[in-house]
Amino acid sequence: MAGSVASEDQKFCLQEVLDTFKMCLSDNKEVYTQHYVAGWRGLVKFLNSLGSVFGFISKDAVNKIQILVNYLNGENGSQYVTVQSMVKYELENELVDITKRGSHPESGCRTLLRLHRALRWLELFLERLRTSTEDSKTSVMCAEAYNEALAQHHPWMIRKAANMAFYMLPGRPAFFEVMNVGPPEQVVAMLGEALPLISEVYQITETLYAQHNLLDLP
Ligand SMILES: CCCCCCCCCCCCC/C=C/[C@@H](O)[C@H](COP(=O)(O)O)NC(=O)CCCCCCCCCCCCCCC
Repeated sequence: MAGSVASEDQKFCLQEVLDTFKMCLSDNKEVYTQHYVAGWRGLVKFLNSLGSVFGFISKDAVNKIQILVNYLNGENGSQYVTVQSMVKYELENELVDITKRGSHPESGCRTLLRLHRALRWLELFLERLRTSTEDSKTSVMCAEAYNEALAQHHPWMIRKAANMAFYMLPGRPAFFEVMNVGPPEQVVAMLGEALPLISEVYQITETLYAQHNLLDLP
């Protein structure tokens, strides 16, 4: 039946997605844009499998992913291979709106910054999941991580909508099920391995952006 084919398509393992973040780091600790974007693609797929109430979130993520993919595939794609080279290229060529939105409203730098902030949310949420107990609520863990990492960057309407969507998250057992990693102990072990890598990618990007004063790009 068509329905079962669709669900077969959607079935995937979160471990594979988190593994993509492993591939993000080059030997000299630069962040590969292509793998970073691929990691987000996988996460969006996961989010979509949780239901259409999260559509407004995945739509924004897809939009930002697409902006970066377009740069990667564009005529200056070689400048976008790593986040480091992107920052250098866009700054040197004045392709970034620094204080207010102007002629470069969709620079790679400001676009990636949005995903970068969301990566901090992911790190905090996954850490809460990892250390949670059977009766912990995914909606609470998600909201706490959101309030700590992202809320301050969002207008009131988005905060409101996000917090409403969090209530629709499946409970911890069902959530672990969708992750498709195995029994809870295995999920916890997998998160324990994935988190340091996500955290490293986050820290490297954070330091880079801080060095160039890019953490508040409009
Ligand atoms: C599992 C539950 C998923 C909850 C997702 C938590 C993040 C909530 C973000 C809410 C964003 C709402 C949409 C709009 C955002 C934009 O305004 C805003 C600012 O952009 P702008 O300056 O261009 O306007 N955009 C953003 O901050 C980027 C948001 C990107 C969110 C990507 C979320 C992907 C979530 C992947 C979930 C994977 C969970 C895996 C857990 C095992």
